[in-house]
Amino acid sequence: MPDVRGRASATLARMVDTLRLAVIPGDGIGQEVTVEALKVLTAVLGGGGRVATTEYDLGARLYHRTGETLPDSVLEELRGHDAILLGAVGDPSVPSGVLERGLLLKLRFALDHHVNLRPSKLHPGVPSPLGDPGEIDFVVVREGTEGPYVGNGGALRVGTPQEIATEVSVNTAFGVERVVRDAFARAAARPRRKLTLVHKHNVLVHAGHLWRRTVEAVGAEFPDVAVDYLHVDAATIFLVTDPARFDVIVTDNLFGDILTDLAAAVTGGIGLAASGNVNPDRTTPSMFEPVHGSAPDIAGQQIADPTAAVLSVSLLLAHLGRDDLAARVEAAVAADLARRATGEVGTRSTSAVGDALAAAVG
Ligand SMILES: NC(=O)C1=CN([C@@H]2O[C@H](COP(=O)(O)OP(=O)(O)OC[C@H]3O[C@@H](n4cnc5c(N)ncnc54)[C@H](O)[C@@H]3O)[C@@H](O)[C@H]2O)C=CC1
Ligand SMILES: CC(C)CC(=O)C(=O)O
Ligand SMILES: [Mg+2]
Repeated sequence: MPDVRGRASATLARMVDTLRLAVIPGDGIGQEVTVEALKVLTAVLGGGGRVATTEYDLGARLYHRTGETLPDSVLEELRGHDAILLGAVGDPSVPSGVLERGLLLKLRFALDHHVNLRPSKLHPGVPSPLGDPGEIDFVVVREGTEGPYVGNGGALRVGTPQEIATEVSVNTAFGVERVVRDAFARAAARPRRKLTLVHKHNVLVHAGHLWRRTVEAVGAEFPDVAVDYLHVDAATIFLVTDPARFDVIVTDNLFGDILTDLAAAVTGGIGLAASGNVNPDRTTPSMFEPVHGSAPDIAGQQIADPTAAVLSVSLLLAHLGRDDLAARVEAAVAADLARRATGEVGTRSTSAVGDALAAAVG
């Protein structure tokens, strides 16, 4: 049994001194938004001396140079950090899936990031395509190490009319229980204390029933948390027609991926959506990244919104026990969004947004 408490308090002690942060800017706008997130992190920590960053050039460039996506030696080095900040991975010059699976998912799986935390909040003044949907403030707890993303599949007779492709979703009692337990604990700590399981157990009867039984069993330990269930197709309806009904959503890897892009869209856009790939046991560094991808359509133009990356820094700080600093980052973002809403600030470059946020937290 790892000394979890010892490791957490050692990390907190180091936070007072120097945070050891691995930075993986990755591809496309990942390169641009990570710079801004680091500016804000450095400012909120009170200067460069408080964070020791090691940058890892992983992604399309390394792949083209060496054919590698995540060398074992790099993975081992990453384990020695307090946290990881990632931009985004994926590039049109690399076959689809190579970097997504070989780098991003490999990191999440190898470092046991089983809680993929994705908060969604509609900040005051931020325009939503829903008009005035009421207060939106929920968190999606997405399972991060199982489901259809494990690579359990294959293809036969590729390229022929008889081709058969499979992608089998893996759901273990161990994996489902630990993420469901984490989601209940989060729901119990929130004012509304409500948990919604999203799945598709009317069709995916094997996995779906495991999730349903697990929620029932773990829920018995959390009598103060109200439990709700939605099939994933219906959940997309309510995310648009009544998003205020959600508090904590727990769901599998694929459904959580899809729902959180939709959640981002209704709360001001993908440029504002942050995430944490968390190992709550703290036996490995957790990894924080915007929900969005590498956005090749806008990469290199300094027009990407770095706010999602900056809010991911806020999640990182909260994970490391610095709720005070996390709140400062969030407050700076909320104020910046309010200034956008009033027209006090207009269209700005990626770096100008980062500069403003860094100045606000410093
Ligand atoms: N976590 C990660 O590293 C992820 C990587 N990807 C990869 O990224 C590549 C592009 O994927 P897409 O499906 O196009 O998703 P995407 O999230 O990169 O882009 C979708 C749309 O959102 C816009 N967008 C994204 N982030 C933005 C920001 N910060 N500010 C303003 N607009 C923003 C893009 O311009 C695009 O129109 C692919 O290779 C994909 O596999 C996709 C999602 C997550
Ligand atoms: C690129 C995928 C591996 C992941 C993704 O889209 C996500 O985690 O949001
Ligand atoms: Mg996604």
